[in-house]
Amino acid sequence: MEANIVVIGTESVGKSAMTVRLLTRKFIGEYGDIESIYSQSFIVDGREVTLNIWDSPYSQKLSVEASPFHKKVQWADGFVLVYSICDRASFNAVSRLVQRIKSTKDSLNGDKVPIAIVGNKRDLHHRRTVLSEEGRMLALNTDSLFFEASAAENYHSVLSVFNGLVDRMKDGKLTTRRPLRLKGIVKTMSAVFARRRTDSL
Ligand SMILES: Nc1nc2c(ncn2[C@@H]2O[C@H](COP(=O)(O)OP(=O)(O)OP(=O)(O)O)[C@@H](O)[C@H]2O)c(=O)[nH]1
Repeated sequence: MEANIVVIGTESVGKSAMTVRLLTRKFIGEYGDIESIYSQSFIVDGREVTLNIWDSPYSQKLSVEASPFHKKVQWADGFVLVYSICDRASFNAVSRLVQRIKSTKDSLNGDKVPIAIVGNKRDLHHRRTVLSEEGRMLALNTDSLFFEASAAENYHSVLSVFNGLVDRMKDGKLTTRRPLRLKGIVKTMSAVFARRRTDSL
């Protein structure tokens, strides 16, 4: 099975940290302005699953046809919507995003698109401004999965997010292999580390 996943949310919520954590098991602290699609295979329940993960910035222009947002929505088989539990505005943005994705994608496909809503930075609970219940309610009302995670603290909380999403996608029609149409922006994580090394010189 091959699946395209878009990781999206406002600035600094930890999209890159979550993506890098999933792919390398590492937390490297600072990520710069990375926008990339990463491809990696995992074994899930004895089956090979290739995930193409697009770590993408938040765009205000949610309603414009042919915008980057629409391109992502068309490309994606599933979404990871990330906010920070310490950032109320990032949660509000995810509330808007989930509605917009559902109305765009479900009308394109006639299907329900798998979505995971993630409250990241769970380790910063002393600075929490968004209650777990609020995230859970949003997920319940939009038929999405809900997780709280900490990319900084552990790999497992991040793995659970992608595992949950893959489980949902398996119920869908992802049996055919589709080519990655956005040629030239597929990178490997070694590129990220290479860039960091260059930056620090
Ligand atoms: N304490 C804590 N810090 C985190 C966590 N995840 C990310 N960070 C930090 O938050 C900052 C932003 O992380 P990024 O992964 O760059 O966030 P992003 O959403 O990709 O940000 P943009 O690329 O600006 O859109 C960095 O300083 C990370 O080290 C987490 O789970 N806990």
